[in-house]
Amino acid sequence: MTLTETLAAIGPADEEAMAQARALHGRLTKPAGSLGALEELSVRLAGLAGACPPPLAAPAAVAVFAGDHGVHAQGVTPWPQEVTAQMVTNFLAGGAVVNALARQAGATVRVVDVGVATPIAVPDAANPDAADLDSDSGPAGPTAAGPTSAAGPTSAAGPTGAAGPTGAAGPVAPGGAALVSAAVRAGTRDLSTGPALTPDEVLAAVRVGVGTAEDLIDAGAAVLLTGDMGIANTTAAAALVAAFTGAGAAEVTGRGTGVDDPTYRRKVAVVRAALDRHRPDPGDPLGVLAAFGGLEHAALAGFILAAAARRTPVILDGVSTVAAALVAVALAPDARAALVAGHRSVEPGAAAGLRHLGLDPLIDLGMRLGEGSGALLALPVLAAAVRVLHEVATFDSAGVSEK
Ligand SMILES: Cc1cc2ncn([C@H]3O[C@H](COP(=O)(O)O)[C@@H](O)[C@H]3O)c2cc1C
Ligand SMILES: O=C(O)c1cccnc1
Repeated sequence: MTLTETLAAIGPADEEAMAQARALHGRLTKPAGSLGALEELSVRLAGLAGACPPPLAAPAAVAVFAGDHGVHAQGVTPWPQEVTAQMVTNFLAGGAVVNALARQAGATVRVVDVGVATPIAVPDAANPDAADLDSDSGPAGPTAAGPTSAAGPTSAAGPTGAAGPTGAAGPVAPGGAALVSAAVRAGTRDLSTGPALTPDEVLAAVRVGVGTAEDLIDAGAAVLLTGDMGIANTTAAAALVAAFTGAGAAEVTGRGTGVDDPTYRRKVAVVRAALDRHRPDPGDPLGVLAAFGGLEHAALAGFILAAAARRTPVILDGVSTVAAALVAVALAPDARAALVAGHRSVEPGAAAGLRHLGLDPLIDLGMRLGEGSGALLALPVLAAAVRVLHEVATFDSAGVSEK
């Protein structure tokens, strides 16, 4: 769908299904309210699906959108820009945190290059002996063979053709991820010296995200998870969060990968100067994206919107995915019904963004990575919330006396 069609397809939560889920919780063999936040989550998911119980949360698919940032030139992170491409290679080989956590959670991983600035080395395809590995050695597992694997024909056909250069899904190493090459440009421009993206580039990247979500859902995914990779992207994310929440630069700028004090001060100054320069209008979400980028934030916004349009839950991860959710909800307020806050990142912009969205994170482990790591840890919690509505007996059916 185009962005306009996607926005038009996003509707409000189904109040009737939510009422049914609340009533069902009252009849299950447990004291009312005893499952705490799990109960409210299952009610929201019923409202999103328009059904009680809502569908079980499997298969699950995480999409990691990768892009680089012109603001890297301002010294806002100690890591070289090449690390973005090198980490994409690591994702493809199955060696990153997102791969380990996806194997643990039984989710597939798709990596979408929406604007990596340096060449990506694609590791060799699956070793034929790998299928024989036992589970301790890193099975081929769901990432290589699951129903939503990007190795399938759906992604080879490409969800992202409209965005221009589209690559077929790359070879999938055992336990690794599939690559879709859909770079809109080789990184953004420096947001501190001018707009990071043109309006056309923003739209192209949003379309990549829309197509990715549609493709994964068409291939069977019942829940989508958001991930990001882009050195310097916490600077862009902080500016996006400030633009939508109205918070000041110092409130939303964090230490990202763990920058030292001088770098942190420089980073806050860059975000403050960029806000002064661009004077972002939160009523023009695509304009805010053009001002600050990045390409992965734009694609993530499209991904979230398409999930909402297909009434599929989408689990947010860290500050970049929360920033993208702010864009999505500014474009379509009803998209909020599809959002589940996976975790509370240490990045202050993530917490500020979640507060603005009125979402409580499921997990709080002091994590600050991105890649989809926090979303993946929250996946079993979401899946459990749904399973309870499917499988727990009622007082009537189990013959348990009520008070
Ligand atoms: C090895 C490595 C792996 C990562 N995985 C996610 N990020 C995270 O850190 C980056 C943002 O932090 P900053 O704005 O401080 O550069 C993003 O790429 C994000 O996904 C990583 C960063 C590094 C260095
Ligand atoms: O939580 C995050 O999203 C995060 C934190 C630090 C670096 N990159 C991402």
